[in-house]
Amino acid sequence: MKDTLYKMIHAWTSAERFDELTIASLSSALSLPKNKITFFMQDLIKDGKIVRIEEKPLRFMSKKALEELYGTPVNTDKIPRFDAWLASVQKEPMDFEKLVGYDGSLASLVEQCKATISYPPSGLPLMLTGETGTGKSFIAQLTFEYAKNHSLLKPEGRFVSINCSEYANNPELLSANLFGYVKGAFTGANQDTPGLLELADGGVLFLDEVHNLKGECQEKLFQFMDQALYHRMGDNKTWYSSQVRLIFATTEDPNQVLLKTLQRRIPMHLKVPTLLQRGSLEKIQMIYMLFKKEEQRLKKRIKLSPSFFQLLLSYPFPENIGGLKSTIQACCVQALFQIDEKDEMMIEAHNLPATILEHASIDTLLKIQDSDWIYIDELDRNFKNEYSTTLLEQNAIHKLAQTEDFREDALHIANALFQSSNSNKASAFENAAFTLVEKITQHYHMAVLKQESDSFQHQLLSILSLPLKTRIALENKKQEMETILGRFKNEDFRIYSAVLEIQETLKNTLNISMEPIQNVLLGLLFLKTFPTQSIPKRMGILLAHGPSSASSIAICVNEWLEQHVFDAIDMPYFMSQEQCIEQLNTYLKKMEGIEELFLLVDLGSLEEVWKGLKIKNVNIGIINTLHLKMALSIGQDLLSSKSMEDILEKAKQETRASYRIEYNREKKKLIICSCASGMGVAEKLKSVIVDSLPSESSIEVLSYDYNSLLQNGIHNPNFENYEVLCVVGTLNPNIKHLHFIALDDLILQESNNSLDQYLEPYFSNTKLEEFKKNIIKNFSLSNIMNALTILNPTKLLEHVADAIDRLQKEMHLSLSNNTCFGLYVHVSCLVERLVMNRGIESYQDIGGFQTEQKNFIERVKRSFSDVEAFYGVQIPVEEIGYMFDYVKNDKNYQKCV
Ligand SMILES: Nc1ncnc2c1ncn2[C@@H]1O[C@H](COP(=O)(O)OP(=O)(O)OP(=O)(O)O)[C@@H](O)[C@H]1O
Repeated sequence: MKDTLYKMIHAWTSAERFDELTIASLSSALSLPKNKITFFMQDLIKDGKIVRIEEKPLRFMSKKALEELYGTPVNTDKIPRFDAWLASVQKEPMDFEKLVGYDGSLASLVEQCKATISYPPSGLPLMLTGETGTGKSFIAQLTFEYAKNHSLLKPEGRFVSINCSEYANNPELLSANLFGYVKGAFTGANQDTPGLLELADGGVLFLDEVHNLKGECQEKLFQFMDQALYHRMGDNKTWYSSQVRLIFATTEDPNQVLLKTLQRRIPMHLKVPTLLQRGSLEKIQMIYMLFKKEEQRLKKRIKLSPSFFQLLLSYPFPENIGGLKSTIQACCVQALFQIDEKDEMMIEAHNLPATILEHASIDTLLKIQDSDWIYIDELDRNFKNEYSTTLLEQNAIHKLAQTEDFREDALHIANALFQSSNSNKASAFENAAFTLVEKITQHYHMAVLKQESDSFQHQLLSILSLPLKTRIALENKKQEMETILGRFKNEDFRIYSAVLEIQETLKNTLNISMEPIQNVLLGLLFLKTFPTQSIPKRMGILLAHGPSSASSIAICVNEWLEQHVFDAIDMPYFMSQEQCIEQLNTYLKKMEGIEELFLLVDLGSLEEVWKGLKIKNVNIGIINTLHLKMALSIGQDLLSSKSMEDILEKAKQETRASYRIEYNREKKKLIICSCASGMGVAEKLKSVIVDSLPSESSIEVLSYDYNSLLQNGIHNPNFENYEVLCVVGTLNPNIKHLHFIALDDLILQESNNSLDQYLEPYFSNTKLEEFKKNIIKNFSLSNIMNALTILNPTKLLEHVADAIDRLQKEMHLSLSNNTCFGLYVHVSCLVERLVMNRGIESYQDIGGFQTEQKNFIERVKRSFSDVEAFYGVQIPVEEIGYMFDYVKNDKNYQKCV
């Protein structure tokens, strides 16, 4: 019991359910008397596992969970005030962490800002586009802070910002301010004055509203970007230099407002999403952050009326975050004197500007729940607490979508989620829903134990009536929810089928719509309540006449073996054989995903049953006898690794039954992407191929490590269930019987080695045409380079092509086009990997290569010296080994040696 108590404390602490960690709630959740809980608590404190919060009511928290949450050791048994402790351990956010959505909707934008500003030797120019108020200036400022925190700038480097729109009518003045001027350059130029380029030397210059920059000024600017040199206005002789990183921003389309020459010099264009595109959860975080600032400024606790909050949340704010911010500030000013007896400031719907009030639709007004005032801190904490949304949203959903150990992690999460079981009274409507769900789960042999029934019903009902708040909070995780449902489909098909059937039935009968989050929660609840194994790769179905003949045998065997090996279908005596088989087919439809099916039937001839079956892609073994002893024996064998033939042959010997096996399982088709340039490239290549495949294709594409491919071929358990069509990559692994398609062939559209030839049998002509078109579109060299590298592909290719030219001269050899293309792609990715410190460190027989190919190594070193210097990297010998593999396969090279 002590262990259970600790597990619960740990789970609740991890889920930040801090208010519930009292003796009273733990005692009611575990149905244990309070004195017992107190007794165990003392023990757990002695064991150093929990810490006591000495406020009233006393609370107890898991040390480990606190340490994990806040990344700081908890070296005490008592914390006098939890809020004060929290404040002391929560570190100030650093640079991008200040940006709401930095790990959500803006995650990839932030990564790209970091990569751009860090790009050696002195960053790349960056263009931020997006509607007004979306945060472009803020992101520019934070990019500067990031560079500063990572010592990418000179210590004295500053962030200098200029809003070009202020000079829209005076381009001369803008030029003068940017580049500086000398005395007498224009009327009023009384002394030599440095420009912003000089002030920002060693730091960042941010040019906002850059569409206001006149053509002439744009020209001057791109000349500066080329040479890092410029003239002050009025002096065309003296050159000034500045090491400044440039960030541009505009609300307009750069293609329409900037000179092509300037655009070309800005390799990274990032679009900042609108407030609407950021989802409600992030909007709530913004509302929280903006009100929090007002609370600190006004030194007053602020609370919001539910209608105010709902209206603020639903208004689309054309000026985005900027608009939200000014509305909140204006509301606070309006409500300055709306102070209640607790000295708290109350903000209500009528404090909102008329435009927002007028915008409210009937729908929004209807949604406004009759709930309590909302405190600002609650927005951050409690809002997300329904179903430990924090847990779901921050860790669990992401983890579950990615994890290799799906069942184990899902069970862990389900245990943490479905702890308390405070019963609430269900309405007649809810009872009807519950009865439906119960029927469906029973059909899948998922019966709730009596003692768990109350808790199950409560959890189920709370999922069905999941509060709007939680749905909103998880709105931007839709994609991940779908992935998790997919994981259920692959790994626990029974649960997946039950969830889908429930979704459909509730919609059809009670008009209840289930959202993806509800389906996921339902799946997790089933996992916790019915911890049977997932539908395994092989399964058995008992089919017999009689009200419960088949199911009683199934229950008995499953209990005996403590595993769910058999499902059962009971047939009424009056049912005809055709009807029975029809019912079997309906049932089998839900079993998609299994590989071997054992059917134990008490009816008809095997031939007839077999003929009527409509399940495809499964090896089916049918045996025409059914009794307990045989079911038990086959059930035991199903859990072993015996083959279908052996199992049925043994059953035949024991019972003199006859059986029949139909091998109609088809293997899935697979394309493998494997690149000598590393897994990162293979992954990206995979996504380009997946994008090119026709919609609804059942062909799978997997990435695979090149070295493992060389060592093991495709003898990998992951490929067991597949028929490998071909490998696509940058370098031929030369494995017998394995077709290889070189990336350069795809780029060059070599017709004798095209990918579509392997797909012909599986697609109609129209689909095949669609695929060919996609390939031409997606596999142009520039597209591939864009997909494979985040760096400026044009520049990178230029450098790499020069170096490869030099190498050919050194070798007195002209490599074929294919080899050159392969090398372009490979070496470009190689440079990027080195820049990112992700070089490959192994090459087979590196010693032998070093002795035998001394000359080649030296030639590469010489040819690539400029590339190495420009990007500040060193190409290791192992990498040269991989380059050599390209060269040695080249037909022109082979002619020479
Ligand atoms: N992701 C965010 N997290 C927190 N605050 C933000 C975020 N994005 C913007 N803000 C705040 O919103 C306000 C408007 O942002 P900002 O001025 O950077 O927008 P902008 O796109 O540059 O607008 P404009 O195009 O009108 O110049 C600022 O006060 C900024 O601090």
